[in-house]
Amino acid sequence: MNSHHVPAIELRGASKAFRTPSGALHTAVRDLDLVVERGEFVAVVGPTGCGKSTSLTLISGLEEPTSGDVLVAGEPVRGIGDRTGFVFQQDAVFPWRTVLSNVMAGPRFRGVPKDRARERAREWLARVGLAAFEDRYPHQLSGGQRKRVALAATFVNDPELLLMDEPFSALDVQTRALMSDELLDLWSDTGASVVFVTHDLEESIALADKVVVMTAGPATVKEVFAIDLPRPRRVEEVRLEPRFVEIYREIWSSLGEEVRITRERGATHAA
Ligand SMILES: Nc1ncnc2c1ncn2[C@@H]1O[C@H](COP(=O)(O)OP(=O)(O)OP(=O)(O)O)[C@@H](O)[C@H]1O
Repeated sequence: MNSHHVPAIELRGASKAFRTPSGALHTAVRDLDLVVERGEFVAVVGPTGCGKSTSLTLISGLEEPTSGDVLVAGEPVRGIGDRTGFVFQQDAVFPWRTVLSNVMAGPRFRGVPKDRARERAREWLARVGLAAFEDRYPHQLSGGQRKRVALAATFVNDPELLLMDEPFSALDVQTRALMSDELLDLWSDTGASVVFVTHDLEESIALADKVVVMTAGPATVKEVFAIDLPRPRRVEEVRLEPRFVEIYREIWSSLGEEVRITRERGATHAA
């Protein structure tokens, strides 16, 4: 088998239906085709509630598709793999553990000896600028610092796949831009394949190699846009470039239509 041509992630006609409390079937994702190449940064945008998180859940192996295939490194995904890292909107940190202990937790869980785990955790804390904070507890940190802990705790495990669901949406605008830059720096050194779900079109263009626009729910891929902005990028700078604005307009004309459809449906349902 030629493993060089196996994408990191591939969804083929993947659909997911949930049983609602009233017993009806609700299709969240339908006939989803998506390829994420190794080392690629893919952002997924779509109207609220369309099925973005569900798509991520399928890739993570937390849920199985109702039909179709979800392949990771060419194999059907089964459960959460050891090489998959997650960053969500909520900080996935243990509140009762110090910063250092939080970042050591993943390597320890994976059987890394304590001294080595501590050393690796310290390296990553230094990289995210939190070396002086290793003895603090999460509640003694700002939102941005907690997010840095979450990033360090994820990257310390050397993930091949990084699944991110609106990781920065709870942060203020400036912190968000800083965190995006930091994420790009960390990612560019690791070669991880990233799927980054966001509501924010600007954020998606600034970060990604490819932006996937989802339809109004049930989600399927509407269009995929290659982002030809050079790297390295600084998000506050790149968004001022004429090419950025051009790409933004192009994608918004696709995404905006789905957002309108979703809004109109909401208005009808509320009526
Ligand atoms: N476990 C579940 N059981 C039943 N319905 C679900 C379940 N998970 C999600 N859904 C429904 O599937 C649809 C898609 O949800 P999902 O969270 O994937 O959307 P989203 O695009 O990520 O939303 P948002 O942009 O608001 O975060 C929604 O209508 C949601 O109510």
